Amino acid sequence: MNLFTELSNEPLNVIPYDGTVLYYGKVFTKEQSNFFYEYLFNHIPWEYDEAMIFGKLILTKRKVAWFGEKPFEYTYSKRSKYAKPWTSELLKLKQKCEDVSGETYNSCLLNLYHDGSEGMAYHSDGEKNLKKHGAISSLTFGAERKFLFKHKRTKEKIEIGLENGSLLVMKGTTQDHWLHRLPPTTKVKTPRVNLTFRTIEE
Ligand SMILES: O=C(O)CCC(=O)C(=O)O
Ligand SMILES: [Fe+2]
Repeated sequence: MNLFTELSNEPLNVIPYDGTVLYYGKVFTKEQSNFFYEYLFNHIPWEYDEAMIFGKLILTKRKVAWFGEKPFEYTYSKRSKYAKPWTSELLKLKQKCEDVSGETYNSCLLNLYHDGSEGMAYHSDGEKNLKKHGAISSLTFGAERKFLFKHKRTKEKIEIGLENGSLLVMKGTTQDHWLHRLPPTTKVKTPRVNLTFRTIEE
């Protein structure tokens, strides 16, 4: 990254074809990032997520929470959860994502990874009630982690680092062609909070 892009916060398209992934880098100051990290870590009602593995219901190590402007249903492993109403802090974060990305969002999935042993396997965000080709804004607070994209056909991989207070936007046909993953790592010993602002269609 050259000095100009660093100072102007110009988004860089992370993937070379078949979609758009814009990494804006840090969009919050260190003080703001610390404030939101503390708030999210301590005040979000985190719950273990459930996953069905070979017909067995297990709890993930990672914790999750689900918020939205309406009690949207979130189904995972055939269990339903309903979005909790926005808090004022989450609304501020949503506003920031909307201002920077020029898109709107009506819900947010939050993930808490306690340390590098927790991650997320390759997937694309294609839930049925998610707006098709809608933008997803992803914020990171806390530990910096690596993030990987893998093209479904060519298998090309792209790796980036998600910094504390940074914003990543996935949009267009990205989810049709690319998987993404948060790889586990022994190097990270501290928590990371991730928020993905999304648009649910009823
Ligand atoms: O933690 C992350 O950065 C990614 C989370 C993610 O991909 C998801 O919640 O769908
Ligand atoms: Fe995802």
